[in-house]
Amino acid sequence: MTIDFDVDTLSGMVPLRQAVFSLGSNLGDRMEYLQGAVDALRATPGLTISSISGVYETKPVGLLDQPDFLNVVVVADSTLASMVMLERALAIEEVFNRVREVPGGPRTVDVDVICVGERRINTEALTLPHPRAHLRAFVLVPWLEADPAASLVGHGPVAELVRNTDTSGVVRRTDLRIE
Ligand SMILES: Nc1ncnc2c1ncn2[C@@H]1O[C@H](COP(=O)(O)OP(=O)(O)OP(=O)(O)O)[C@@H](O)[C@H]1O
Ligand SMILES: Nc1nc2c(c(=O)[nH]1)N=C(CO)CN2
Repeated sequence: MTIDFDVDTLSGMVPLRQAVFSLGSNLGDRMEYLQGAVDALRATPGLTISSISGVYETKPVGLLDQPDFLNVVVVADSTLASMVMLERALAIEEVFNRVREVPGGPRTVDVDVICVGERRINTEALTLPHPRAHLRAFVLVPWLEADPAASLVGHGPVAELVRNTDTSGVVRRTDLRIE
């Protein structure tokens, strides 16, 4: 018999899982916003950053008529429930005055939860893995740099996804660095 349980609803003893966050900014002092968001993730109890990608200048995906983004990916080990990670991500966006005027439009900082271990969730508030991550070179390229062995639940090795994705709009900014 297999007992299927869900660690997000199992109170108390939660295992350490790998969480992946995609951060983007295309308004104001983009590096300041990204550094601030990474610092806020680093200060999150129950979450320890294990790797941060380099900084990438990326052409906007979706709504094209907006400034270029800076994107980074943060990989962490965490005992937090997935919903708590989303709440933290949304709180960080709030702190940095993110204004949602246009869906998919410009923002000071956007913090998306890409995946939490092998967890699959499909609720109105949270979808895991992020439903568009496998299509987004601005997520996949930095993620592969941060974790060359990365794999995306349901889609396979990130290295393979990168090989099958147009990465021409994603350029490493070797002059920039998140501390
Ligand atoms: N994996 C996830 N990461 C972040 N937000 C999520 C996720 N799944 C669902 N959401 C929900 O999506 C809502 C809208 O997110 P947001 O405004 O950041 O979208 P967007 O950045 O414009 O577009 P996209 O979702 O394509 O990145 C959030 O309030 C959140 O509840
Ligand atoms: N290059 C780039 N394009 C985007 C980004 C982003 O972070 N980078 N975020 C979006 C909504 O999450 C939509 N389009």
